[in-house]
Amino acid sequence: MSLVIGLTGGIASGKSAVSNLFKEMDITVVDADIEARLAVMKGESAYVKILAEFGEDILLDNGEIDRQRLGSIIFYQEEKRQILNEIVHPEVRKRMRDQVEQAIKNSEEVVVLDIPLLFESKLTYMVDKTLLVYVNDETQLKRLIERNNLSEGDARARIRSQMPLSDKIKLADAVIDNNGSIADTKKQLLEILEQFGITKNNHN
Ligand SMILES: CC(C)(COP(=O)(O)OP(=O)(O)OC[C@H]1O[C@@H](n2cnc3c(N)ncnc32)[C@H](O)[C@@H]1O)[C@@H](O)C(=O)NCCC(=O)NCCS
Ligand SMILES: Nc1ncnc2c1ncn2[C@@H]1O[C@H](COP(=O)(O)OP(=O)(O)OP(=O)(O)O)[C@@H](O)[C@H]1O
Repeated sequence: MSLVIGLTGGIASGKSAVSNLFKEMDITVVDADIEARLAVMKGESAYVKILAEFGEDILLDNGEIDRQRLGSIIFYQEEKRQILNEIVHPEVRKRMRDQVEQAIKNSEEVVVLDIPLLFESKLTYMVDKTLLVYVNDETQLKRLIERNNLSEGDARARIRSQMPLSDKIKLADAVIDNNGSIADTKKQLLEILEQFGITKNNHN
């Protein structure tokens, strides 16, 4: 039986950095952000629903969704965020479930689901273990501003759209402190995999 690990954190806390470490070990990672992106491509059912709800103003010239514009609405208005979540999340769950089934069929020892909103959306039933990537408030804000080139206000609005990392710590089976270097993070990840009883021998 495969072990399904739910990898979570906050925006810009370092989930992709940890995902990359899993991928280096040849462990399958299913990324909810990527699935959410695919689910809203032109012509998909979620695309049609988003258009009906938010109007043509949120489209780019090529007919695809203007993600920046949609973000500027939903990260500032909770009720709009709820509406978008209700459209997109069921599609994302379906896509992730299919990929987990495939990994199980392939007898993979471990499969990782990278889900930013694992706790907020109560998706822990989909995984066996939860792993949180934690950073302090200051590091999170700084890395988010730098990575996405955001104003401090926009970065804070995104962070406020999620459960605080200090609350997520209490819910997770294991926590990686990603305030330090990637090497520090890798060391912690290897210890956690051992705790989880994962026997993959390519941890170098
Ligand atoms: C609002 C959208 C268009 C902004 O797109 P953009 O390319 O700027 O950001 P991206 O999708 O890469 O998300 C970046 C991060 O924002 C955070 N985030 C995204 N959506 C949400 C949300 N609904 N609530 C809280 N945080 C969110 C996550 O930490 C995510 O990792 C997009 O995030 C979206 O469609 N969100 C709804 C779907 C969703 O909840 N995705 C998150 C995982 S399922
Ligand atoms: N240990 C680290 N040291 C220095 N920079 C880091 C470290 N971990 C991540 N970063 C940087 O911080 C930023 C956020 O990391 P990453 O993209 O992995 O976060 P994320 O949790 O996947 O974010 P999101 O959910 O918003 O996509 C990136 O620019 C990344 O290069």
